Amino acid sequence: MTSLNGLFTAATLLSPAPALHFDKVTFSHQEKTLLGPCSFVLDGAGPTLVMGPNGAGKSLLLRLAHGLLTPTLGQVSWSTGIRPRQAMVFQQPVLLRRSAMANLVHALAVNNAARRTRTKLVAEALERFGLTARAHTPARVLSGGEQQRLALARAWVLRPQVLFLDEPTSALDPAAIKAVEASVLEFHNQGTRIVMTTHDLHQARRLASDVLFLSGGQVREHTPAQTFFQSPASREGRAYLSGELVD
Ligand SMILES: Nc1ncnc2c1ncn2[C@@H]1O[C@H](COP(=O)(O)OP(=O)(O)OP(=O)(O)O)[C@@H](O)[C@H]1O
Repeated sequence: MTSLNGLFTAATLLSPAPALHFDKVTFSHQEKTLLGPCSFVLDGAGPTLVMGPNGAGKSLLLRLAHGLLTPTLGQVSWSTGIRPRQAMVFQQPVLLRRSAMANLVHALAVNNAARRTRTKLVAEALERFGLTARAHTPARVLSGGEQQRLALARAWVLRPQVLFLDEPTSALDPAAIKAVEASVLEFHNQGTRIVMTTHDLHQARRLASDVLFLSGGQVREHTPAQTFFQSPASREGRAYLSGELVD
């Protein structure tokens, strides 16, 4: 992974986000193939929304892309040849038993950010994500929406080139969903590659530039969002959008 120091002073990311390549990636468990083989390249501007029915393999795909799982076969790679700075936000935020502020400081410390810049970055992120008044509150006492904002703030301080989000709003109310979507677009506008799963078709229409549609552990299509929602290329995509059961 590339070094973090130096970037912490930059307000924006200057270089384009690297492209993600899946080359015949398969993930199996106990001799059962759960995903793949799948091949695709995410090299557009994004955001990319990964969609598909329950059990399609969306979370597996994100975990493989983020490096939390290793492919059984095939290769996950990046156009730069090195793993970019990347972060992942989950449906249920995974936060440390510390204050909101300490969670952010910790993220910077483990990523070797210079000590002198940490305070400024943390204060800026707390402010940006509307958490200044909650800075000293234990993270696990925060509401669901606040916890998700903290998870996004933690990603923000790391200035990720790529951000994976796995159903980040499925447990949130409409106001919290709106806040998360605004943050996702802010990451995108700063040059971060966004790869996100959702079951919310309205949300996907609001955010997606392109859609990677999966069913039965296979990528059925990777199409511009407008194409996907107006005339999906795959039979499975058409069935999904019309509310039919898809394997
Ligand atoms: N670590 C794992 N070990 C074994 N099986 C797994 C593992 N992770 C996921 N699976 C199985 O792989 C399949 C795909 O799971 P995945 O979580 O990727 O689906 P999904 O598309 O994200 O579904 P949902 O929309 O319900 O979250 C499921 O059958 C799941 O039970």
